Amino acid sequence: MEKITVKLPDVSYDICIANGLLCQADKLLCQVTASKKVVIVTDETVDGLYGERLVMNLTAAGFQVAKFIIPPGETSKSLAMLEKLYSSFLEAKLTRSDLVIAFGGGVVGDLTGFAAATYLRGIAYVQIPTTLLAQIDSSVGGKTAINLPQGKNLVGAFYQPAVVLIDPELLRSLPQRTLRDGMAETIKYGAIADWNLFEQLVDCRSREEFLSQADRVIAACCRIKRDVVEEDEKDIGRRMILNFGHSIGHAIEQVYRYQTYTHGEAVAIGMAKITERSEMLGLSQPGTAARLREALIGQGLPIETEGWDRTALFNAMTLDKKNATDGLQLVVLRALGQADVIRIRLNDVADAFL
Ligand SMILES: NC(=O)c1ccc[n+]([C@@H]2O[C@H](COP(=O)([O-])OP(=O)(O)OC[C@H]3O[C@@H](n4cnc5c(N)ncnc54)[C@H](O)[C@@H]3O)[C@@H](O)[C@H]2O)c1
Ligand SMILES: O=C(O)C(=O)C[C@@H](O)[C@H](O)[C@H](O)COP(=O)(O)O
Ligand SMILES: [Zn+2]
Repeated sequence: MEKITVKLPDVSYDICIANGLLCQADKLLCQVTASKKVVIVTDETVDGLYGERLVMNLTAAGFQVAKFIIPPGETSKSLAMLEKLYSSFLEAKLTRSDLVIAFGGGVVGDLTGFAAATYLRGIAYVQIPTTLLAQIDSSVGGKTAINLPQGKNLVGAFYQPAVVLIDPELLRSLPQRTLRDGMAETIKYGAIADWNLFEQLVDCRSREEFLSQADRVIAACCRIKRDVVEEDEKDIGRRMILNFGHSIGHAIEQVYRYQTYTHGEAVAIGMAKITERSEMLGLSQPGTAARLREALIGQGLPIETEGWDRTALFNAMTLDKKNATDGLQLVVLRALGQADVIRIRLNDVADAFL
């Protein structure tokens, strides 16, 4: 088992990665909690595939398990679902010494993490991510959130998990589109920190080839994220590079009401667009945009939307959490593997970047 430790001023926790790890969840949970009471939060799809396996593992070890199952998809990251989740915690009589498990993709992880951060002012939670995107990105670093009707991730907290348990074998059941979403964030890591990661590990010829080395890809991405988060847990400086492609990407998700583009697809389009523009402005090394586009297309990801409503996208971008009173902070690539954050006046954003 590979163990990557995230060391922060207030907490430290391990990211554990191994094929078949789900069957050892009981032992690993016993290392982070003395309680035997847990609520598993999952979605219908993950529950159907793996719910029984996790519940059996935990009950056999003496855990008292309750389960809360949400409909799959971004619309579950809502205030209404959060309220239902709190009710399920109350029904299970969860106390501050008990445990919540986020068992699913980024939607389950973000919603459950935020519920855990706020229920009784904070209850421990564990991430057991089941999508590539969640295994390499959303389960690590403690960003938790729900969406508001006005915009993406507008209510949330920084709240770190007690442990992250990653079983890459769970990825074998992912639909190709969902696997690609994870590829988009993997390409993001390559683009901001280590282009060799993409060239050597991600640029595989087949799904099978990728899945056979998924544990190495996941570990490489988690190490990059660990380093960035350790340097800037609260997203006031360097951590913003993890938002490469997201200023435009989140705006696309919002404008299309989460119906047309997944998070990974929107981020792919956002990365392609901002890099095309930053290269035109002389901010990126020539050739950066073309190579990035090639990588995204090679993985079957989109690089543009059908139609481009600049006004709607601009309005959505004004809600970006990286905004400051005098402008927007945007992540650009100086070259492949090298990201930077630039500040740009709000009035100039649409002309320069949209
Ligand atoms: N907190 C963070 O740092 C962070 C980072 C990146 C993304 N996110 C958020 O994550 C969300 C996207 O996450 P996602 O891409 O995992 O989407 P998701 O959680 O919606 O999962 C995608 C689909 O895959 C299904 N699924 C999950 N695991 C499966 C498995 N093993 N086999 C088969 N199907 C499976 C789900 O049921 C769902 O239908 C967005 O809301 C995004 O904003 C958060
Ligand atoms: O962990 C981070 O920091 C990230 O920015 C990771 C992103 O991939 C992720 O989508 C995150 O939720 C976006 O954060 P937000 O602060 O823009 O909502
Ligand atoms: Zn993201």
